[in-house]
Amino acid sequence: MTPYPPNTSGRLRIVAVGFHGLRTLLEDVAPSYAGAAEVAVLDRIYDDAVQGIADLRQTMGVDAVVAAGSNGSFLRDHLDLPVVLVKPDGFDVMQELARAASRSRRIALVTYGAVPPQLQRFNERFGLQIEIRAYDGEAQAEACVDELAAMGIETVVAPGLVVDLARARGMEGLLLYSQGAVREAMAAAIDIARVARQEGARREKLNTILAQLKDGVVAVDPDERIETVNPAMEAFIGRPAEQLIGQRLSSVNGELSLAQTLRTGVSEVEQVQQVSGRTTVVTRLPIVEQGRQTGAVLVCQDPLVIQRLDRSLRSRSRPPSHHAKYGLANLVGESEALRAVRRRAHSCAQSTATVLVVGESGTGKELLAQGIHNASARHAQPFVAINCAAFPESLLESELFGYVEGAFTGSSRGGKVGLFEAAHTGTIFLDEIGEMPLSLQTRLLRVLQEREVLRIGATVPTPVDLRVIAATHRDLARQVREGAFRQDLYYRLNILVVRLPPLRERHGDLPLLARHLAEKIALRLGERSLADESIVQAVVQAGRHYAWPGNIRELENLIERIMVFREPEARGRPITQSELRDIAPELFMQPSSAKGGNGVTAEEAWPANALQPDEERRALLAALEAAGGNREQAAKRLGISRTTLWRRLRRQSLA
Ligand SMILES: Nc1ncnc2c1ncn2[C@@H]1O[C@H](COP(=O)(O)OP(=O)(O)OP(=O)(O)O)[C@@H](O)[C@H]1O
Repeated sequence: MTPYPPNTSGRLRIVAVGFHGLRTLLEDVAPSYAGAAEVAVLDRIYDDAVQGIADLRQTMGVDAVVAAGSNGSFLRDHLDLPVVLVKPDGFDVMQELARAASRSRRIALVTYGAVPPQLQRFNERFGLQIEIRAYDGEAQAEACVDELAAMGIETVVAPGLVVDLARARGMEGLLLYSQGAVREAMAAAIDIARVARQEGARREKLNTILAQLKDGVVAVDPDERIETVNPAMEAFIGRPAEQLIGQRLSSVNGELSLAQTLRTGVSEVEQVQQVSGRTTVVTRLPIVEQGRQTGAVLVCQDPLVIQRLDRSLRSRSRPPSHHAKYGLANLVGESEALRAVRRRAHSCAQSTATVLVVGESGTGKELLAQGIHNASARHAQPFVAINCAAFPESLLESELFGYVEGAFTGSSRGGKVGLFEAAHTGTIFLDEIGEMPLSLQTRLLRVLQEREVLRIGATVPTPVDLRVIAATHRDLARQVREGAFRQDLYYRLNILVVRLPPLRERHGDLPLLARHLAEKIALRLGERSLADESIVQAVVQAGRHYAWPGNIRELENLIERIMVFREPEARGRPITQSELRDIAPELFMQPSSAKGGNGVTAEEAWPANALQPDEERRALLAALEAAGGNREQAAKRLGISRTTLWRRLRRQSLA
């Protein structure tokens, strides 16, 4: 059906449709309504009438239609306008029958639709010799008139169509409708038009308001067919209103469906939801008029505006450093194992599912996580990393979840934004997830399932939109079996798994890595000449038979140690074997038992596991002292990561 502009201004306009007898009647009556409405009389039938009304709608606008009989029913079915039918009342019928009886003896009464039973009874009760017939279409009307003619009927009282047919066959035709019936229909049409106008004006006002909103709004009828849609929602759906009005919302976009709201009548306010791959806040409300549910409305807050607001609110308390420095291209290595890792990482970047990175310490798990984040659609959003092994339980909880003001003694004023919230719209990297205490695993599971965070001390959760990348050097499945890791959390994390091979499984990458790291360290130390190719060659040569328990971090530390510890006068000359042996004796030791596996990392097994507890304690204290209490330096001295240092300090009750 062609959409027409709503008729909201000027006088009310009524089209009265009728031909011959009815037309004359309509024309007689129309002028008396001139004060209330402009009435156009249209002498057309069926499709012709529909077309005529369509033309009038384009030129002058039409509020309501008056018609009668089969033509009226046809128009009701084919127009999206109110159509008021002229209905003969009992008095009309009697009056016309009396008129007919005064002219001839053989009379017939033909009605549109079924014969009213009371008419039939009236005819029988008073012994009137009136033939009563009904028709509901043009063909039937012709057949009926033919039959009456054959029966010798002289006068036919009927609607306009039959009156014309009767007259064409030489019978007398009297129109069934009286002026009274036409007036009644006209008055009803004017009333309906007035209400429709008010309704239209209200709707127009509402649409003007809706058009100003940045939020998308769509309202549906009880059948979930779209009745109203504002420009923001048109843009969100990506289709103009003309294509949407009348469509079922669920079939336009299933994610916006209001079917459940219509079914249950329950409101859902400000739900964070993915719609067409975008995170948005959606409110669904039933529309209730005078206690009756007449539809439902969906408000979809402009995700960009929300995000901007949200980000500016959250970023006030967010340290500015949450970003990922490295891309997947920084993951150096051309071994087949590493290429496969890069391929997998690219696939992970395309998805928003949780990623689990498994690998020994120092194999580049964080580097990979940063790479996935930077290759994903979230690359412009924060990347927040936290090492779950590096904090005692209570501290880890407040770091991750944040707290509200006054949540506990000593909590800061204004509360604290946790890292989950700080990572909102971006990625959170949970390193050493296997070390997370069970109580926090439960809370993390809730975050993953509900996508909302409950700050410590808070009662209302905060919705978050996060991509989680977790990493571990542990065998999580084994931890699950041992009861140290929640099984349900394990399944939630174990969706996209990327395993980083240890360096000893890809010795072929040593030259590329050593060269890359030498350049990186030299740059950091501010002396490019330190990136001596002879150091690279020597390390590669000696490192081929070495197990590299600390993996790439160990390689990096070792190269830095060589660069820093070489005697100044030796620099500029190729490094000798004895120099290397002095500075990096481990490269020349017999292959140790440190092959990793058994769920214990190579790094953990070496070298401290070879030490007695008191020896380990002494070594830790000595390293800390030599490093002036600087844990990073101390870890480097020991050739272990800061996390491992932390773990061991805790084991020795030194932290
Ligand atoms: N393939 C690689 N190419 C270049 N540098 C790498 C690569 N893998 C790791 N590195 C470097 O090695 C160091 C350790 O990497 P990273 O911190 O990502 O390891 P990790 O597995 O997360 O360690 P941990 O489990 O101890 O936290 C970093 O300086 C990183 O830049």
